[in-house]
Amino acid sequence: MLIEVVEEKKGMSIKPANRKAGTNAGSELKSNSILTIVLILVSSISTLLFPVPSIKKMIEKLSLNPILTAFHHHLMRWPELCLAAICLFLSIIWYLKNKNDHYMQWPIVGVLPSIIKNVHRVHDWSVENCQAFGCTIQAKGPIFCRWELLFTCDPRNVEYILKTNVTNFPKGEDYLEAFDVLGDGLFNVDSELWQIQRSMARKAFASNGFRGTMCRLSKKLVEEGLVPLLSNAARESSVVDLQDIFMRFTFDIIIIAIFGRDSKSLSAGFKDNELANSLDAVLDGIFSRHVSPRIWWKLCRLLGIGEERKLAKAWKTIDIHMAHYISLKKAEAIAGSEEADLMATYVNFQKESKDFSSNDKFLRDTALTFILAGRDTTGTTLTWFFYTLSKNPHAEAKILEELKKVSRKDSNVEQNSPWVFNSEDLKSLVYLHAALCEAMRLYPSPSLNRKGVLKEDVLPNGTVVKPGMMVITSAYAMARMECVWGKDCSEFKPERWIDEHGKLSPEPLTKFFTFGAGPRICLGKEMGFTVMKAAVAAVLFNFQVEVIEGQTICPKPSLVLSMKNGLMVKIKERVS
Ligand code: HEM
Repeated sequence: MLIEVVEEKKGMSIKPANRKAGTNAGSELKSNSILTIVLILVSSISTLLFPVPSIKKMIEKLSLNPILTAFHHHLMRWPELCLAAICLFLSIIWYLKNKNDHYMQWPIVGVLPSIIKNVHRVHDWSVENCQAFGCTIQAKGPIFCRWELLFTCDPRNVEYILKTNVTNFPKGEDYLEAFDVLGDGLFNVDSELWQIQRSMARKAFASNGFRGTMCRLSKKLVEEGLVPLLSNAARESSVVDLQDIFMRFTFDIIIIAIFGRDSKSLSAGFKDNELANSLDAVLDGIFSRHVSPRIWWKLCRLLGIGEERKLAKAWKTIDIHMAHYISLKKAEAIAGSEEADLMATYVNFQKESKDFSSNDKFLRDTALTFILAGRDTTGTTLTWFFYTLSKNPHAEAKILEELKKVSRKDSNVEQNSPWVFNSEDLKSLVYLHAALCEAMRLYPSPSLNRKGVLKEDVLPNGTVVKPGMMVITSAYAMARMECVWGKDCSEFKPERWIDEHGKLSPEPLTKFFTFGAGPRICLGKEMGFTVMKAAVAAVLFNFQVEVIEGQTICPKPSLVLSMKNGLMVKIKERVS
């Protein structure tokens, strides 16, 4: 394996690196299995042979050699100890031969020890692996559990998996099992069930009523929730966690968008919200299922321990909240209410046609899927955006310039301070859009996208994938590959999204998978941009966000890319 690693390091171009990464893993697995068998054989043969007198005699004949005699003497006295020493010796040789700074495919336990060692920094570890071995890596878990993984950040492979041959890469049974809390929601289903749900959801998201409501609601929540809270923080000069604020803000938005009700988690003085906390616990539980062998998390689930215990408790709490919201929504529909939120649209579908969607379980699964899809994605993106902007004041100045141009059109700006923009006015701002895309390129939430494999297939880089494999595509790692985004890949450069005519360039979109791609591309993309632009514009125009020095900023090991320790900031009123 070491030889192969060195070769990969030399050739960082995507093509050869990837092809090798795919094939290398296969031969590594083979040599590991052989080594395992050899170890077992050595131990069994030596245990069987040493007590045999003929062998003893034979060794005695060679007693000319005092070292051998001494060795034999010890062997006869402590056979188990010697056996253990031989195994240890072989293991050390194996370790020294295969040792590398990244991931190791151990005999018997596979990649599990490397995962355990690096799980706390899983995102950056995946980048280091791809930089060392190439954009596509294969790994196997312990031999006693079905756990074969293909990790890729090669845009050609990702496009193939998400778009070109999407039918061969469904979510699959294993996905459904890991995300069981989402039931039969849109995220979890494949084939016809997915098609039916997707077309219903597309209708609901694309309806003029819902789009208009989102623009209005985004402005309202910014005006009545986010801005007053930040004004207060500025007055008190207190240090606040911006991530917590944005997560509360996006939670409130998503609950209004889905159920038409304000959960007021922003305005409730930072009180804990039971539903929001349960969603966090569910996400943690699902993540831990991705980094431990299936047999292990299933055992934990059976015994009700660890993350599984927390997940089960959170699941119950979520069900209680969902049932409450759904019953209110149904009562409103019966009373003839004409709300344009997502659940109202679904209840109306239900009135029109008596199909599978008419039961509460379907509404529960759908609503929960939308909440999980919409809250953390926008909340974490906003947090990374402001952190990135604090490191790039030139970009902040350019966005402010754009915002000032828009604000000058409105004579009320001076009188109504702080000022909140209309979502419609923000749609055409090129630099703001480019800066958000660039932040989402560097900090994509969700950072990993998981698929299964239906039939054996060959990816564009030559890697063979087989049924049963877990395929993970990583937008986070892709953003950090020089061979994909160039030498300046790690820099925040909104300019890469703008063409020579000052318009948004379509070119970067060919390697931008933050919203997925193909038929399963994110349904809430437009809604996400509306909400994020409304929040960014209001915060930047009215406040200065000063990131507190000395804090450790790093991603939390999770399926969505939140900040592990939050983002501590001081807010000041902006004086223009
Ligand atoms: C920054 C914001 C967002 C990002 C980065 C994002 C990203 C993604 C990604 C990567 C997928 C998976 C695509 C796949 O399975 O291949 C997805 C799916 C989805 N997203 Fe988003 N999302 C965002 C906001 C939202 C919002 C606000 C909603 C609204 C509820 C939403 C609803 C959905 C839904 C329903 C799906 C499932 C589509 C399907 O499986 O057919 N997303 N999103």
